[in-house]
Amino acid sequence: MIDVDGLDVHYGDLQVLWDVSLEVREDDSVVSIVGPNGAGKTTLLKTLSGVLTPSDGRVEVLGQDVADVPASDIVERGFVQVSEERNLFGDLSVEANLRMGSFTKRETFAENRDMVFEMFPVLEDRRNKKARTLSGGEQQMLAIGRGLMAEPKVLALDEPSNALAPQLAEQVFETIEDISDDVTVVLVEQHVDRALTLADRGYLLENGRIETEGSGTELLESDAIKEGYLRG
Ligand SMILES: Nc1ncnc2c1ncn2[C@@H]1O[C@H](COP(=O)(O)OP(=O)(O)OP(=O)(O)O)[C@@H](O)[C@H]1O
Repeated sequence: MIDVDGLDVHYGDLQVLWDVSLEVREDDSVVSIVGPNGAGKTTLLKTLSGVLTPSDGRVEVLGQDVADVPASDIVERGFVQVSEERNLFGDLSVEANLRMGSFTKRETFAENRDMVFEMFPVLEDRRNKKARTLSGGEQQMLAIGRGLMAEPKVLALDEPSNALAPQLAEQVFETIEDISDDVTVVLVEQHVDRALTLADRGYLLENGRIETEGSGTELLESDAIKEGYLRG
């Protein structure tokens, strides 16, 4: 579903990604990309969505070389990204935000909205409330729900647990596990243990380079993860 080979990305003269290669396969439920602040995780996701152009290497998403098409085509093909900032329309209602997510799938809006409400009952209770009045956890659910409205084949989530209290973060991880029965999730996270427990496969990105990769279990047991990221 995703094939990245030898990727270099610069911001001007600053090189941020170095020779990054990774893959997401059809039968993957969750692929996690973990690493510290500033490692280049968000940059990698933005390059997958076609928002950033690599200086070298190849990025193929759902059979399309992202260099050859506008970023909107990548969404239409089924790769949807939920950014760390969530980018909700704060003055629009919950339901209107979901409608904004369905612009490529207008004809199935009602059934997708009902599916999102079933997954997140709290959003149905608040369907007419402005998005900015929701709690942090509810806003994250709305951002994920809005992503699902586009009927993605791959849903990329950039630090979905960011700024959430532990209990809400756990709720988000449980949601990701549920979603991943139907949609392949690419999960960027700093909660390394939780992200790797969920993952079929994972990548550790440090200083713009893939340092280690393997199954979620292999990574959890690797020295690089144990020594650098797990307490106790
Ligand atoms: N628009 C930009 N212009 C210049 N440098 C940038 C830009 N965006 C990010 N960077 C730099 O690129 C590097 C990687 O940033 P990136 O946001 O991809 O890391 P990250 O792993 O997602 O970090 P975090 O976990 O803090 O979100 C950092 O050194 C950052 O300062």
